[in-house]
Amino acid sequence: MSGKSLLLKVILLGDGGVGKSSLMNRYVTDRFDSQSFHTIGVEFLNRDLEVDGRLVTLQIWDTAGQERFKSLRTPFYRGADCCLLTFAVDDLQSFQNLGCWKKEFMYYSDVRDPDRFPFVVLGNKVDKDEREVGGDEARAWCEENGCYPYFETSAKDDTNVSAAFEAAVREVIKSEDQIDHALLSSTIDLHGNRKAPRSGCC
Ligand SMILES: Nc1nc2c(ncn2[C@@H]2O[C@H](COP(=O)(O)OP(=O)(O)OP(=O)(O)O)[C@@H](O)[C@H]2O)c(=O)[nH]1
Ligand SMILES: [Mg+2]
Repeated sequence: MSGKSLLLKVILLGDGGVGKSSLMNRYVTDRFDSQSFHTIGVEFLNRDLEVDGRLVTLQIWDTAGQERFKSLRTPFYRGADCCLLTFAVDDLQSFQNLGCWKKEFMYYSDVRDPDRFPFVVLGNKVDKDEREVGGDEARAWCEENGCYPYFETSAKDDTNVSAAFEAAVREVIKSEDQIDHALLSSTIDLHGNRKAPRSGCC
């Protein structure tokens, strides 16, 4: 195991009320509050973890999903290593808005390589009986939009919460390895041929 800890910034985005703060609090403090307040602006919490033998400090940024707080959250998108696009499975509108959240993130984060940026999609509140979004529908969206990993979570029941944050770490490590590989393969060889980096997500 490497002794040096990697600091990663992950950002939770999604409509107001889908459970972003609840997911962060479940993961970091192992608590759930059924009466939580809407977030205003952004808040962050850190958690140390080990993924595949690497020590990581995950800095989780929880943003306000309500439209009126847009100007308070967008300045914090820069520097994110991974974005967790979150909806609630009992709220179709929150699923339909995922594309807008991705667009907003891309616009304000100014990421270097948009095609390779790691997103993870979370369908939260799977403990609820009344669903408006099916797993297949959500997986199809992920497939079409960039082969993003998809997790069905419940902050209330602690279903898949750790798995989703760990997947975020793995996605970052994977994308950084791809960038390193692309940089190496784009070096000029002895015959003067420049190899183009590979593109495509899968
Ligand atoms: N049943 C159930 N309720 C949940 C779950 N996660 C969150 N909630 C509830 O949903 C409501 C909204 O949760 P929040 O975590 O505050 O939502 P948010 O996405 O942070 O909302 P904003 O801060 O406004 O963007 C609260 O009443 C939570 O208790 C879950 O997994 N299952
Ligand atoms: Mg919140």
